[in-house]
Amino acid sequence: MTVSWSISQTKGVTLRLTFILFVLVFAGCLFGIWTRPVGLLASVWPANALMLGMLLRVPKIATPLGWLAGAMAFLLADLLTGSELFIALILNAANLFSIATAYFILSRLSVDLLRLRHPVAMLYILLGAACGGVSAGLVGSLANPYFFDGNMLNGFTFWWITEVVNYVAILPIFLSASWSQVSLYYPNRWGNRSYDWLPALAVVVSCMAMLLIGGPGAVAFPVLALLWCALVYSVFCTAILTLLCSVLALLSLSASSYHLIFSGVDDAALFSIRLGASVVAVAPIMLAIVIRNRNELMEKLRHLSNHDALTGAASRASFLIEATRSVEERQYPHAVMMIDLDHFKLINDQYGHAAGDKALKDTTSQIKTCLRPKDLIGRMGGEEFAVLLVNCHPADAVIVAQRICSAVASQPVALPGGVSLQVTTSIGLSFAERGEPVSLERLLADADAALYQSKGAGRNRVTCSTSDTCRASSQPG
Ligand SMILES: Nc1nc2c(ncn2[C@@H]2O[C@H](COP(=O)(O)OP(=O)(O)OP(=O)(O)O)[C@@H](O)[C@H]2O)c(=O)[nH]1
Repeated sequence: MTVSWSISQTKGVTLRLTFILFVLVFAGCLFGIWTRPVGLLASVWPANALMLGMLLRVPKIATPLGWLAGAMAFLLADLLTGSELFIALILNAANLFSIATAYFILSRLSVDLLRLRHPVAMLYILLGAACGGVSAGLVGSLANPYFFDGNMLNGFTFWWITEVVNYVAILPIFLSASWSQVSLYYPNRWGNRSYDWLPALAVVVSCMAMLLIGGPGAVAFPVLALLWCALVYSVFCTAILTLLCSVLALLSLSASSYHLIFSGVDDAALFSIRLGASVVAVAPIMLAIVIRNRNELMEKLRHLSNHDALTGAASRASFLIEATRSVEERQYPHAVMMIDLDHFKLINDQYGHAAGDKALKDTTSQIKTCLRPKDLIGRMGGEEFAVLLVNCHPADAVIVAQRICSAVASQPVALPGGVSLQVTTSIGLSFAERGEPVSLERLLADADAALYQSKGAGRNRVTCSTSDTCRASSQPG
């Protein structure tokens, strides 16, 4: 019952995605048809790239039904906008032939390449686009003399370059889209963000220059601004800005907006400008991928250097830096806890080092469940941890410490072979309240002294540095 329900639910999702493919391709065709110059083929034709992008991102819709939905969208758009059935069939066969060729090549790439996790992915996209373009170009070379009174070579080059430009500009958006990439920036990007709107402004200014100055070099005007975007924004955002620049360049080219300096262009010049536009579109996205990878690596290294690899708690050095900052910011009242696992040497001796490691990991997790996100925990060495509870009154800190003692003691560590290990902790607490400033060193030393009182009093307990706060030591639970 549950299995058949989940199968029918999966079928429903696939059908919905197939419908989205249909709508996207249909909308892409209408955009291409409405922006194409009268009596000519469209130079901005996003439908093929939209269909290819959907099939690559959602392989489960690359079924006969998915292909049929795409084919119907192509045909319907042409027929509804007044094309003859025979011409529509031939031209859309070329579209599908091109998509199938590019899909055959690109669907063989690894997931890492298909998600643009490596800069070389853009070269594969260029290869897939070029091969898809060849398929369209072959049909174009036959169709051009027949339908448009042109010659075969022009038919081939026009169809080829149109496919390449559109695939290269649109596919990266589909392939890089993910919840983390949809954000404007790289996650955890460092540095001041106050001026991060400047690269986007530079794109707008360079696009205006492209339209106003014109000329064959105009397609390259936004390159510098796009490279700047690649340094600052995510791959997805860079791909969107690159697409907008490419579409603007192609539309203004086909509407002869370059007329100020550049008029009477011949076919060879048009081909050269379009090829230039597609190569130009690759560079910012490649750079954005390189920068994204570098930032992720830097983030990993920063995390590794600031955290203890075994338990995930802050390293001693990083805890001291962060805790000193908090204490100096006087976020009173605050409390410091020193936590030590009891008889930990015995665990290592009886069950081995791996069991000791597991006990350390599980105990850290238990401690973290009792803390708030703003509290700091650091591994000070061996089986000893320090915690800074910011904005926490002494009475509340005692409750948190007792909760940690109870949580650790009540959750045995599961070892291989069904062995469960009872672990307990001893805790020492010190406090800083408004009034006399107390240094972190002093708080740590006081908490350490209190911890050794807990050990001396029989372990598995909390002791405060000021005896009236804790009423000497207290048993958990
Ligand atoms: N498995 C494991 N053991 C560690 C690690 N770091 C330190 N130890 C061991 O922790 C043990 C600490 O033992 P002691 O300092 O004698 O403390 P204890 O046995 O917990 O005794 P009390 O603190 O008095 O309750 C030593 O045997 C260290 O080798 C680690 O990362 N993994």
